[in-house]
Amino acid sequence: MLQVTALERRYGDFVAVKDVNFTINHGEIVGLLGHNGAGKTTIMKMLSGYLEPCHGSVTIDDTDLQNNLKKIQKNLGYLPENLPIYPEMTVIDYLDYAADLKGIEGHKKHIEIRRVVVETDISEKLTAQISTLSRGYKQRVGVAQAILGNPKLLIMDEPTNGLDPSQTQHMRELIRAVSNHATVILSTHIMQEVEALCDRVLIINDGHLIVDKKMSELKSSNVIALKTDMPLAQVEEKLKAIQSVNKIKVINAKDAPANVYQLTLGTAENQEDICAQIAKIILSNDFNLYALQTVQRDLESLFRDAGQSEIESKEEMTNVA
Ligand SMILES: Nc1ncnc2c1ncn2[C@@H]1O[C@H](COP(=O)(O)OP(=O)(O)OP(=O)(O)O)[C@@H](O)[C@H]1O
Repeated sequence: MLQVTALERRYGDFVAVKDVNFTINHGEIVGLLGHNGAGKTTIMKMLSGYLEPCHGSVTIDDTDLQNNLKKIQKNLGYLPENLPIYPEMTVIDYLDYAADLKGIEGHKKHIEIRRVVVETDISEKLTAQISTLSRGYKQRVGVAQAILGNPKLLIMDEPTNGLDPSQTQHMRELIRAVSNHATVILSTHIMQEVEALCDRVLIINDGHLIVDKKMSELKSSNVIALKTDMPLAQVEEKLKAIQSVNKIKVINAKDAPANVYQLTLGTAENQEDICAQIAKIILSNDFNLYALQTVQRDLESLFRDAGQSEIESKEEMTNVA
């Protein structure tokens, strides 16, 4: 649905975004992640047509964005990082104006404004001047204008910025509901947000796209954690029979007689079969098996290491240990 090809943006001589390519299908919720200054906002501005790329293209349903800006922006919702909300306007006037900009008219305009006011829970502030609103309420007004007209593509820069926990939860539900009829791209620094919402993650580093993976792929690792009283020498000898086990490391030997071992596999596939084979070997040799589990990557550390040449697998072995 959304296709980004060789996208590039310079600010003077500085290259903020370089050769970014990805495709996003209808109904996906995609998280755009990266450290401060990585280029996320620049990409989002180009996706929403507010900033022209120096090179490359954005097409939505095979229609070029730059050449059909007005038409596409009617079906696009954008929550920018710094809301361009007019401080002197009241909330209701601002939503009315935003609806006009999207070409929503007449009876439909009233219905739409009512809908977004309810969905973002801002009815009690409708007549308040925007300059008097708290950060969280301003954010909700920004989200309300973004979802006006049921856009097919919703782009949100830090959507839960400034919201309290219950509003954050509410916003997540809202984003999920929107994704039933739209593609959603959101940038965030909050990993729980990514875990709770995203089907896929794009990680940007120094203007380059360095990771484009489904959540499930991103979290899966080729590591199994094993807790047993079988000593290391025997574990090494007996598990040789399983070809996929490449490396065995003792993680925690303090809990004697049980050790926690980290088994690195040559592949991230068939882990359940490999676990079954390991269990059989331990038990058939009359040792105790206290724990055996595949280890998921920890998103926080993945994100932290995003600038490294190779993203290391930092596993959470603590549960087993
Ligand atoms: N108008 C501008 N003029 C010059 N440089 C800019 C401009 N806007 C952004 N940049 C630079 O481009 C780079 C990418 O900025 P961008 O705002 O896209 O990053 P970001 O990933 O959204 O960061 P953050 O998480 O801090 O919001 C940064 O180095 C920034 O300083």
